[in-house]
Amino acid sequence: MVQTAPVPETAGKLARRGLMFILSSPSGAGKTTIARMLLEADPHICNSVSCTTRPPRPGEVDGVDYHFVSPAQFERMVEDGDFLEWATVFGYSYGTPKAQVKAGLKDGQDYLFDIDWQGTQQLYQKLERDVVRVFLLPPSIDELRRRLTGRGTDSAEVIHGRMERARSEISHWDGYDYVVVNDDIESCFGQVTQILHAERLRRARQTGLIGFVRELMQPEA
Ligand SMILES: Nc1ncnc2c1ncn2[C@@H]1O[C@H](COP(=O)(O)OP(=O)(O)OP(=O)(O)O)[C@@H](O)[C@H]1O
Ligand SMILES: Nc1nc2c(ncn2[C@@H]2O[C@H](COP(=O)(O)O)[C@@H](O)[C@H]2O)c(=O)[nH]1
Repeated sequence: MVQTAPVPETAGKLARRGLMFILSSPSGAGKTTIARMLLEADPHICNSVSCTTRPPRPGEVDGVDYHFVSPAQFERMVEDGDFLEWATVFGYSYGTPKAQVKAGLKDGQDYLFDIDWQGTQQLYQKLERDVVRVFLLPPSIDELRRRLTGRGTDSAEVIHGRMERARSEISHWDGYDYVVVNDDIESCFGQVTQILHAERLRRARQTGLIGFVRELMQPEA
């Protein structure tokens, strides 16, 4: 019979640093939909709730979808250095509050960010090793327009503005680690989930590995 070494106690639950999982796309390509599916399916990732000066859409809840703040409040937060990143998108201000994220990462908490390319660049400059950047593309420009219209949350003028901006947003595709086409929602969700799972396994995130490997390498008694 082959004798196997006893499995060290830490095996299977090594300490890990959390990651910052960023989803970006042109407006309407489906990042909010994929983000909601991920948050529902995976208890180990939580949403980074942004602040915005944009008014709430029907059904959006303050503190859940966004922290809805006035332009003056937003300005004060910028001055106080409360944001990890912030940007102006479609004429409104959006920003990622610093407070919870930095401490949570150390404890192995993963965070999901639904932010644009400007915010992605800022987070990457600050916390490169923690950031995973995923860009979603629509299967076609016509389908993007259909999705924005079908969502039924924006006026024709707003949709026109978002379509105008879509091409310049798509031009940032090569600033991302992964690009996924959101054609079939389940298949897109499957691919995004695979990326998240693989990124969690990166050696650099396994902070418990050093101790574990040392234990494995102890000379025979
Ligand atoms: N694969 C898909 N097939 C068909 N419809 C989709 C798909 N993915 C998302 N949708 C629909 O497209 C619309 C836009 O999706 P969503 O709101 O998730 O986009 P978004 O990228 O978050 O947009 P924004 O940046 O404006 O918030 C929604 O009505 C959503 O249900
Ligand atoms: N740089 C940041 N961009 C953000 C943030 N929160 C959202 N966004 C992006 O804004 C647009 C519009 O969003 P919508 O909800 O008004 O449709 C979209 O591209 C989001 O990804 C943020 O904190 N920082």
